[in-house]
Amino acid sequence: MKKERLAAAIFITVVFFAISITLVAQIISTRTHTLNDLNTNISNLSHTLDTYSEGIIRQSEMLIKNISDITEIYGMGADQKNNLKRILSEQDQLLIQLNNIVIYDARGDKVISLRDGNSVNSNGADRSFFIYHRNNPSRNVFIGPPVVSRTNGQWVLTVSRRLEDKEGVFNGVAVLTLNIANFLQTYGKLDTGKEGTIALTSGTGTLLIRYPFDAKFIGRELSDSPLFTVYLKKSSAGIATSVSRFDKIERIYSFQKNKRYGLVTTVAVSMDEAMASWRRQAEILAIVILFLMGCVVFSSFFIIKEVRRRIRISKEISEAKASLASENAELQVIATEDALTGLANRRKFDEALVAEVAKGASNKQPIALLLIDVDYFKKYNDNYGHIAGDGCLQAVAENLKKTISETPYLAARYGGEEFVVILPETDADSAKHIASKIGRNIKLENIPHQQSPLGVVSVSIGVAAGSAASLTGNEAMLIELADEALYEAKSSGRDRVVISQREIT
Ligand SMILES: Nc1nc2c(ncn2[C@@H]2O[C@H](COP(=O)(O)OP(=O)(O)OP(=O)(O)O)[C@@H](O)[C@H]2O)c(=O)[nH]1
Repeated sequence: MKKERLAAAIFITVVFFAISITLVAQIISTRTHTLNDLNTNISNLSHTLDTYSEGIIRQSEMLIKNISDITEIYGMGADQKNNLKRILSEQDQLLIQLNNIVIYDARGDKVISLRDGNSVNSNGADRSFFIYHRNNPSRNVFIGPPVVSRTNGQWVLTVSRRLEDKEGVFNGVAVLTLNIANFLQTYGKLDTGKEGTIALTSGTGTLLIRYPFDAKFIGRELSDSPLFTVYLKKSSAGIATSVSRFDKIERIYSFQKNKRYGLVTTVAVSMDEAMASWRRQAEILAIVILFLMGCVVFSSFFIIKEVRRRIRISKEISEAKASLASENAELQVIATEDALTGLANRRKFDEALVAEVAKGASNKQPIALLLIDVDYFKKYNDNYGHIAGDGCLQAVAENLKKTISETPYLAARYGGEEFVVILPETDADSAKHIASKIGRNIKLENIPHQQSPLGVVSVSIGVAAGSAASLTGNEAMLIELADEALYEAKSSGRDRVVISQREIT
């Protein structure tokens, strides 16, 4: 039973182990797949947005270069204002993100603009792009930090260029402003989840645009973030994770640095949100697997219980069988044994006589029979009592058993104080010899018998013998002849052996 329990425990452990490994492998594999898909998606998005931003800035660059070239060629005097205004108006429809185009003179005074608005302050000398160009001789366009437009109060990005006179002296700034709202509208159409963000940062780390929009984040310096201090130093594009300094949410983000303008586009999704479906899947998988494991344990418990029950029943059945077999054997003995003497009983004798006669007949052998009767037994009973009489019969039977113990002869109690012995393959002479030995041995037992002339218990024996073949089907004849011989032994004085002289035919 211990072995079965151990085997069941090993089986359950192996199943548990195999299922657990499969579960963990499956969960890790689906997590890797989810992350890979996510990485691909956000990388594609940041790449697309980078191309989108580059396109707008490139168009803006071309526009502002054209306008600044025209301004430098024709000047910005009063006679040119109308021409310049007309040229600016023609550019209006070229770029949907376009907010305004303004030309400032060397003092920062607005000379002309595409849209005038309601602004009182028409001087832009304090603007960062103006200061940059005044102090910097480069003729490249400058993408400045976001500012609030003085024309319409909108958040805008500035793309500007330095103006010079023929001697190369600073002569003002041509600036083009782009609506941040327009970028936000495009960003908003992309699905980055409830906590996702999209941002555009200058090459030096100034936050230009962030979706979802919050004015307090615009213009913030991110040059000290890991994106600028670590990742962008290694590669211009990639995937990273970080906890946002703005809202403390952990996000996975892809970044893409524009090769032409250095602008950095990032697309970030919340880790929690991105992995939610994987987590739900993993939880369901874990619950299903745990349920199945529970079923295995539960069913194993019942299987073990059932196996134990069956083993117990089969043990009980074999015990019952063994006990029945031993009872049967006892019954067999009881059915064939004489209770007082332990010799074969009359029934057994009858069966054995028929069987031995048949055997002797087939072997063409003789067979003999002894009929033994205790002498003066009534007197013994009368003198010593019935119980002592029983004891005397037991003693005679024991003596008889001992005498024929080494032989194939069968002794039985024929009834009362009479015994019978079957002697297979024995002729009359040999039978007489055995009978004499039996009589002698019983006398030598010296069982006191005051009422017998000998003073001890003796027996008379009648012997009959003949061809077994002649007795087949007439076995009783052998008994009859032995009985006659016994009668003669009794009547001729007892304590003797008499052989029947009648021929068996
Ligand atoms: N104690 C005891 N006595 C038995 C048993 N069976 C028979 N007897 C007695 O055996 C006696 C047989 O007596 P009888 O047939 O007259 O013969 P006997 O006294 O032996 O005389 P002979 O055979 O002529 O020598 C009877 O008294 C029976 O009651 C038994 O199992 N136990």
